Amino acid sequence: MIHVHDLRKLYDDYLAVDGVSFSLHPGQICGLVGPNGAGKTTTMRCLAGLIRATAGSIEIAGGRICDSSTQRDSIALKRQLAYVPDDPPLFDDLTVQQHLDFIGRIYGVTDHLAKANSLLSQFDLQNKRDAGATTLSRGMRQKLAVACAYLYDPSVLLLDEPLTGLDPPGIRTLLQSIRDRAASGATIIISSHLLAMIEDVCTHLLVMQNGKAKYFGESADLRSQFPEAATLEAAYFAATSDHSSYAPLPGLSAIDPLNSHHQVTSQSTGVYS
Ligand SMILES: Nc1ncnc2c1ncn2[C@@H]1O[C@H](COP(=O)(O)OP(=O)(O)OP(=O)(O)O)[C@@H](O)[C@H]1O
Repeated sequence: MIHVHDLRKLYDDYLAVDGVSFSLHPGQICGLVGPNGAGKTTTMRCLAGLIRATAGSIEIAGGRICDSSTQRDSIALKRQLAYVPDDPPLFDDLTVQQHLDFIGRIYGVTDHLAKANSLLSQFDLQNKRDAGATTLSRGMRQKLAVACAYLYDPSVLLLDEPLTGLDPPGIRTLLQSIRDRAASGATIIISSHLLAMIEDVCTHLLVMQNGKAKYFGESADLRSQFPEAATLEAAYFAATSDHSSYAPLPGLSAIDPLNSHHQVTSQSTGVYS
């Protein structure tokens, strides 16, 4: 569902993402973690097609998210993914209900009103139905953005710091909804600094540092590499410590999905402008 091979992103002469590769399949939930400036948002934005990768390939739902040969992004492909940034850009002039109506219409969601009602109820936004976006709290904005993303049932969800600003019931609802979406076949990447919060929900982890993938694999395997680490947070500190005895294999990690699950062919490796 998501295959990323040797992704690189240069901002001028600064290499923000440096040769990141990983693959995820339907039903998998990947926690994207790493220190500030590690390259998490840049990676997400490349996957979402919002910024052009400098090199490497990104395949989502069987198609390339960007194709350097045509310089065109596939609209059909983008219908299959949703990216929710950490500070969701809502429309100032629209109410909560109007956001959902708008998304429902442009994505051609059948029965979008009923779905919108259900999402408003799920995220406890019913009493804000007629509120303008500018009057919403930080957490409400986050919930509305997630509801808009869920409305068209994308098969790939990219959630950048989605827990920021949510209250404890909101966090619980969101994490359960992520589990439910994955159980229905979605592939989900969730970036977060709240390791204890995402620990139970993630099947996989991508640990980034200085633009590189320090680890990619099943969550349980990261813990098993650091048996002395009682929590995911402790394993994270061990994996990102300069003194860590953990040495990532060339190009990737001990659990290399490109070798164990899906071989990316040289044909699928493109270089973007
Ligand atoms: N538009 C840009 N132009 C130049 N440099 C950028 C730009 N966007 C990000 N960077 C740099 O790229 C690096 C990675 O940034 P990115 O936002 O991807 O990190 P992050 O892992 O998401 O960090 P955080 O956890 O703080 O959100 C940082 O050094 C940042 O300063």
